[in-house]
Amino acid sequence: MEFQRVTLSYQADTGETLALAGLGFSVAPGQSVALIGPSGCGKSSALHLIAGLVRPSEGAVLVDGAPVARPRRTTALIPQQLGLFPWKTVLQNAAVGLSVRGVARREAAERARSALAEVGLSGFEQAYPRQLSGGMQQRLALARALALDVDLLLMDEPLSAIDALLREQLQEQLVQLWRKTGHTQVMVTHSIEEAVYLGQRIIVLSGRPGSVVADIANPQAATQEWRDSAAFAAQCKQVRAALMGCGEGGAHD
Ligand SMILES: Nc1ncnc2c1ncn2[C@@H]1O[C@H](COP(=O)(O)OP(=O)(O)OP(=O)(O)O)[C@@H](O)[C@H]1O
Repeated sequence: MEFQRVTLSYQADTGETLALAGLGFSVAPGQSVALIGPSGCGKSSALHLIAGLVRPSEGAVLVDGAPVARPRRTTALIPQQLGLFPWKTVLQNAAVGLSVRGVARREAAERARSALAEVGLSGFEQAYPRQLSGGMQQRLALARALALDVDLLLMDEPLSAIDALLREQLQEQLVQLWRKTGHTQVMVTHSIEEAVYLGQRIIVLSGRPGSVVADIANPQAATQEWRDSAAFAAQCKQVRAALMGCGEGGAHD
């Protein structure tokens, strides 16, 4: 996955907004990358570009060496608001992406059931999203993505609405799933700790228009020992310093 000097500007009645300017970085197959930066710097826009939901104004976004012209079958995006349908059951929600991709109903239901089991939601198939806790809803959104058997998983602040302890458990679960499936993942987060725990690389964007201000190698990511080590705290400090440098005074964690 690669951004080549990507500029993105949105045209609206109120005028033009330059969201990204000259964004450039690449992600190797199977890598887990965290994207962090000040609010409004274009992080979600970057995910939407990779997902093929918007096109760059200038430059190119490549996946598997080819420009992304439309949504790929094997890319999944978990959006900030999760995108669950309140009128559909948990099972139907988990199968939505498969139905859209034309998978037969019975196979879709089977794959959705197995993805729900992966995230610990077996037994809730016939419930509705409103009957689930925030953390369970996040896991449902993850199951929907996993059911697609993707090679590229994009997550836009997937654990933002979750309390600290559960958040750590879900981070753990994300790590296990990532290790098991071997997909490439790009995750937007506002949490420095989350970025340092999950991202083998942490890409820090400048304030709007977003461009890369730091690309921090974090090879020990995604292990429990890492979270508890002194080096982890030092790495958080480095990311915080990079964020402060780009005007993110209200850094989290
Ligand atoms: N569809 C759109 N039309 C017009 N402007 C948009 C659109 N989507 C995003 N923007 C603008 O582009 C800029 C970047 O938005 P984006 O949501 O990508 O930032 P972000 O870094 O994800 O923000 P946050 O961290 O607050 O979620 C913002 O100024 C936003 O108002």
